Amino acid sequence: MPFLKGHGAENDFVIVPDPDGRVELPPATVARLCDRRAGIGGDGLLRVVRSALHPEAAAMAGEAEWFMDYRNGDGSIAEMCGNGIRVFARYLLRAGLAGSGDLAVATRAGIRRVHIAKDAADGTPGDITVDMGRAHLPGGEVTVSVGARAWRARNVSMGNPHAVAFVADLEHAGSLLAAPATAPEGAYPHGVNVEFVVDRGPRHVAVRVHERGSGETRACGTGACAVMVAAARRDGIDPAVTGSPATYTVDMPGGQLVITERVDGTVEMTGPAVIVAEGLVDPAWLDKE
Ligand SMILES: N[C@@H](CCC[C@H](N)C(=O)O)C(=O)O
Repeated sequence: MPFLKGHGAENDFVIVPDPDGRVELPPATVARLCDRRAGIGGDGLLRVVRSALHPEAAAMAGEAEWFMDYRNGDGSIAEMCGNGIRVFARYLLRAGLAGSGDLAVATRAGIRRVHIAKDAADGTPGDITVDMGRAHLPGGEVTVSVGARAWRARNVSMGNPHAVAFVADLEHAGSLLAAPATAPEGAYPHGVNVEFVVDRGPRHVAVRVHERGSGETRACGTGACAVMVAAARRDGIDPAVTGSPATYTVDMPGGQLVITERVDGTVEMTGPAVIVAEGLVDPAWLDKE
C-alpha cells in the first residue's frame, strides 16, 4: 500500500492515496499505522478518496472531487482536521490532482475551500489558506481540570468539539499525557479537544492542545480557529458587530497559524503544509493482525 508522510505545523499525518476507494482501513489498522514505534507514526491519517466513491461524500462530489477521510491516531473518526486539510491539499498538488490556486475539498463537516499559494522563488512551499466555515459557540458552563487546577472553558465547535480555557501559564496544563477532565459529566458524549491558552500580545496567543483520539499534539488547526474566536469574544470583538474582520496569530509548539474571522462569521486559517516522505507499507506487516 502506498503512503506518504506529511505535517502542518508539526501536526503529522500518514497519507493514504486511495483514489478508487479500494483500501479498507479499520480502526485497528489506522492505529497501527499511526503508532510511532511499531508503525509509520502520526497524530492522524488522511485517506484521499474520490468523493463520488465514498458514501459520506457522494452528495458533495459535484462540488468537490476529493474527500478527506480523516482518522485520529487511535483509529477514531473526526469530523474535521484543519492542519490535515492543508496537508491533504499539498498532497493533491504534488500528485498533480490539483493545481495551485483554489480547490474545494469534501470533509465530514461539509465542503471546505482551500487556496494554495504558489511556492516562493527559492522553492519554499507557499502557505495554504482554508475557509473553515463558521464557529459555533453554544454557550453553557464547562470546566476543564488537570490535577488540582481547574479553569472555566468556552465551548466552540469548528465542526468538531473544542473546550478553550484561558490559563495563567501553559505549564499549568501539566504533562497532558492523559486527557484533561471535563465537567459537567456528559458534557461531551463524543469526547472533546481541549486548548489551553495564554496571551502573548495584542491579538497574539500561545496554545497547547490535547486532542481527542491523538493526545497532546504540536498543533491543531481547528483548535487554533476555536481559540481565535474565543479570544476575540473575550476581548469584546465580534466582526459581525464591529463590521471589520479580526485577525489573531496563534502560536503552537510546532508552528504558527494566522486566523481571521470575517464579518460574515466565517473563519479563515493560513499555515504551512509539508510532505516529508513517500513509500510503501510492507504488505506482510499490514496483513498481520
Ligand atoms: N489536528 C486536527 C484536529 C483533528 C481531529 C480532532 N482530534 C478531533 O477528534 O476532533 C486539526 O488540525 O484540526
